Amino acid sequence: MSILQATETRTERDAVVRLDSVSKQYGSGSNTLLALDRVSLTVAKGEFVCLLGASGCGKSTLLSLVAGLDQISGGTLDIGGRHVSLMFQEAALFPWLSVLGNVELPMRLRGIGRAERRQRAEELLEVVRLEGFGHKRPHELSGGMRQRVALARSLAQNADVLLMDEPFGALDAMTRDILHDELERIWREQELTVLFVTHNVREAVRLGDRVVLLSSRPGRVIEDYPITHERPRRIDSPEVSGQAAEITDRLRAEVARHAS
Ligand SMILES: Nc1ncnc2c1ncn2[C@@H]1O[C@H](COP(=O)(O)OP(=O)(O)OP(=O)(O)O)[C@@H](O)[C@H]1O
Repeated sequence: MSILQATETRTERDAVVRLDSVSKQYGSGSNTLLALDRVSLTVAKGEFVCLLGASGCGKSTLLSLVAGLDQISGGTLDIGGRHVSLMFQEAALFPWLSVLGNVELPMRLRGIGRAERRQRAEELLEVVRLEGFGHKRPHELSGGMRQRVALARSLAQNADVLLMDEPFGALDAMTRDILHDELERIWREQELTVLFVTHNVREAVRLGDRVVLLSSRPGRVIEDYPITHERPRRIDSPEVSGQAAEITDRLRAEVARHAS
């Protein structure tokens, strides 16, 4: 059995997210827009999968379908009743709540008692290295710190799958680099399953077990790259740069094909 076949078999067996020929169409009649075209994708338990593609190819659409925020138009999507949490480029914290209040919110909504949720929120602030900041308000924090709070709030949902839509896209390179290290550590320690959308090819190769490349609209899976370089990876290492260059060439060819 080849390595690729072995990987596919494992992915199928441990799948927590399975899309089979999923299409998504917006609008109707002459206003119809096909955003996703028969996308098949499986994410195994504990896997970190990055989604890459040209602007408008349907990456966010795919996440919102997996999150159950929108309906598929065709195919099948199966997450086996698992819980997902979604994190965006903007931390979207409630400004009138403290950091602790923001992290506690998902637990409050689930009816978890005050003492238990406070204890858990404090633990999560340690996980994202924000201990001591619990009583600050979001506006008192840097952008990177706000994303750490958003990550703690996502973890507070006890979700089986973390969906991340360009979570570090608005941060400077140094802060992003540090958050890559933190996310990788948390992913390992908490045995998370992550589906991560980005425009940044190096970021995808830095973080992913696999990088899935979507075509220009309508989005279809055109490549699924296994990333096997040893972790932790550095975003500026020759291995990451080399594979990112290969994927960038493929992406460029796809964008050019679409434009011509
Ligand atoms: N609610 C909606 N109604 C109509 N069209 C939509 C809707 N949401 C997205 N689209 C369209 O679907 C296509 C895919 O959009 P989507 O935001 O998923 O792409 P994306 O790959 O995430 O883009 P970007 O990389 O620029 O964030 C786009 O052409 C977009 O205009």
